[in-house]
Amino acid sequence: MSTPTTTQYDYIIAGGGIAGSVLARRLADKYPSFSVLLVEAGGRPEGHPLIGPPLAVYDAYLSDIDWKYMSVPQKCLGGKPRYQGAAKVLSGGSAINYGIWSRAPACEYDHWAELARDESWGWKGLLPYFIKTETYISGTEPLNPSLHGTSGPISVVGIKASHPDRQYPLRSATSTLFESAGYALNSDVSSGSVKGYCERIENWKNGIRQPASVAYEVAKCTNVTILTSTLVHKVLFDTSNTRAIGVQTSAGAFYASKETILCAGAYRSPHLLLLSGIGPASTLSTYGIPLVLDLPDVGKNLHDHPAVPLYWKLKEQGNALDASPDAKLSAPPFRIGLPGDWLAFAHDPAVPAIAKSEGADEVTVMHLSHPERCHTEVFFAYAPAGPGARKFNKDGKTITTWVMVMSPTSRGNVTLASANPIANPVIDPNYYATEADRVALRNGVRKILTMTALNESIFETELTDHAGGADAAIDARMEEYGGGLFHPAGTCAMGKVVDGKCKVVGIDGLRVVDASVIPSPLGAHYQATVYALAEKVADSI
Ligand SMILES: Cc1cc2nc3c(=O)[nH]c(=O)nc-3n(C[C@H](O)[C@H](O)[C@H](O)COP(=O)(O)OP(=O)(O)OC[C@H]3O[C@@H](n4cnc5c(N)ncnc54)[C@H](O)[C@@H]3O)c2cc1C
Repeated sequence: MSTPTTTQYDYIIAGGGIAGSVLARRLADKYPSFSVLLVEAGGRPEGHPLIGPPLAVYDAYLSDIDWKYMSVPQKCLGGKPRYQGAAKVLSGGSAINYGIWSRAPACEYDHWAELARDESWGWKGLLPYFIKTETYISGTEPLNPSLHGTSGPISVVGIKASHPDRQYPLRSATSTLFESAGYALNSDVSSGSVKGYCERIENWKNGIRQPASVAYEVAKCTNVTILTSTLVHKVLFDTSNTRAIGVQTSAGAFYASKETILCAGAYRSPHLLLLSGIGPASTLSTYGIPLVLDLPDVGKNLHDHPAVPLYWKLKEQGNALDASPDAKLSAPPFRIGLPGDWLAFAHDPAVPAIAKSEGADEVTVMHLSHPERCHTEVFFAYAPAGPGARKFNKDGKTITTWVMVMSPTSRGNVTLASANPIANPVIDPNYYATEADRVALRNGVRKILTMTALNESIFETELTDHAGGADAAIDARMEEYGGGLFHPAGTCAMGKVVDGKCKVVGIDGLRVVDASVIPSPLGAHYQATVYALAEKVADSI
């Protein structure tokens, strides 16, 4: 932590996650004579034992670098709450995530642009920022410079190009399974068309994590002061309550002459707005928070990708991760990323039809029907992963298959538990609440069941108690193991809470820049999009 020598800055950034780190670096470079204060609730990532080697990710859950959130009881998951992973450390999600690097279909960014009423958020507008973020290592394949970057701060690489000896024993068998299930090989899933199966792209650099603040070298910027282990309590306003002038934090008040920018993530940016008096008037009055601006959509529209793991016992030893140090997958080439080869995306025509029958509006149905829209992602992890990881051993014979709904129509919300800024927000993802989500997930699981049945020489048995592909059995698996895969977004939606420049509607000098502004679900894991989003906003400030 740097020790602040003043309480006055040009820009204050609340939250030093992915978006906060990118903005701090870009603003510092763009305006060398301006000062930036970056305030982060967690500590520094450098030297932390869980931030570095990929396989340490499994131990980051509920550790000292996690906010340890639990959702409210989920009414469509047997009334049980769900763990909501979220990083509490400088660099945010980039310090604890799985390193999957993916972009959504172009049509989904174009839908975002429509909701934002700003065409620059479409695929064409975002692509230069995807490119700016990355240094793409293509190995022996030719690199397409119209899609990939060669000089960005984040190094990204596919499994095959990551190491010549990283040949997972199931690589070709799982590729055959995807083909037999009707997925065609997609040679570049970053192209704006994700349908089919493709090699997983990761952002481990030579097998080491790249936390955003480290990759963007924020600490080297002489005009950035980084204040860690400091909780932002609320935004401060001028006497007219129309302009943000800084933040109140656990270390005192700090003032921004130009802008205050919230980058606290999809759970905590709406929480900060509410604590500051911006949100639904009725909620604020319940907690006795003086109203600054009645903005009913703050905290609404929480979307996340519901997902379910299925656990499998394999016939052959050595095809999956084994805890023993001399096991096959313990060799160095297999320690440079997480065990797996492919991601597979599919369009499911049943989903828009069901969404329509449930009353989804015409525009939503039209976008769900877009032929490039993918409703499910399916992948294999050659290890026990997710909620069952502690139940099923890393014995070299246990793997996980995942199905994730990429176009959920269920929406949840984030709200206050108390006016005390130390209290965690109340999180209700409302998983699995629509039939459209249930149909997408069930159809995805049935595909997995067909694929595993197709290859009896690999799979011995499913380990979960709920066998078979009937709706009830799939729902029972979802109730026991399902939840989200840590992609919350939408709670300060662009077009409703912020405008196309991420400025909070109706307040001067205040922006929100993080996953919370993504207005509708994207068929991607979100980190690449959040990097591009922050790069794009930094360009416009
Ligand atoms: C376990 C896990 C695995 C994931 N795996 C992947 C993956 O493989 N691929 C992928 O693309 N995405 C993945 N994600 C999602 C991805 O990391 C997030 O979408 C991304 O980090 C969101 O960026 P952000 O800037 O919006 O928020 P974050 O990166 O979460 O940053 C928010 C920051 O604000 C800080 N903060 C919050 N409130 C306050 C406050 N009041 N005062 C001060 N600081 C505050 C937090 O501590 C945090 O550092 C994963 C996420 C998790 C949790």
